[in-house]
Amino acid sequence: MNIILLGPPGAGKGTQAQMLVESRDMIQLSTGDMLREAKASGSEMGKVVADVMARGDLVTDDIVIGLIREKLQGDKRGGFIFDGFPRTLAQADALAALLEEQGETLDAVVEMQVDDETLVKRIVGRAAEAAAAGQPVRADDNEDSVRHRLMEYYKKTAPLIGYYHAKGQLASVDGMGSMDEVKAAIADALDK
Ligand SMILES: Nc1ncnc2c1ncn2[C@@H]1O[C@H](COP(=O)(O)OP(=O)(O)O)[C@@H](O)[C@H]1O
Repeated sequence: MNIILLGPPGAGKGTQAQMLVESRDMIQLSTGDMLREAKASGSEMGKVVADVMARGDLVTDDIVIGLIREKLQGDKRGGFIFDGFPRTLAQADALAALLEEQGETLDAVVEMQVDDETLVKRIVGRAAEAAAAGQPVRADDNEDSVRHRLMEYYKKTAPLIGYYHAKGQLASVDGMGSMDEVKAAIADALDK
């Protein structure tokens, strides 16, 4: 089974993806994690994306599509969880083409719904906790960048909700509950 976790920054996509990795042996493909790895490695691409990410802007479609393309080859285990990808309609079309090339299908798109102010509080709060514990803080987890990421989400990514709804692939879940409640809601949606 191959699925997309769709939702605004701070919705809990990464947390739920990890739970699906454990419960269903799926493979998490987070473009955000891949880009942060590229940045940490000091590669040319990492240098190009660093400022873009810190501002909360989207990286170009070509870069993220290239990252995903590389990961779709090889062992597919329990299937892929696309986390933070696609984020634009062009990325959605590219994903459809890449899956088709691999003889794979997209089985569900799970949209996680969370209030805006809760998102901002979660991310800014998480950054403050990390800082207090002496842990590294993401360069884009300050309030300005978070609000900008949210705006980018509404402008460029939220249109995918209508797109997948029209294709009959969308399942929306309430992302405001506890981790386990959200996990159960996603399991319900996937088992339908
Ligand atoms: N699919 C994508 N397309 C364009 N940019 C992306 C994509 N995925 C990640 N990014 C970049 O990485 C940043 C962090 O993404 P991510 O880790 O998914 O965090 P969040 O969902 O909390 O905003 C984004 O703000 C953007 O700059």
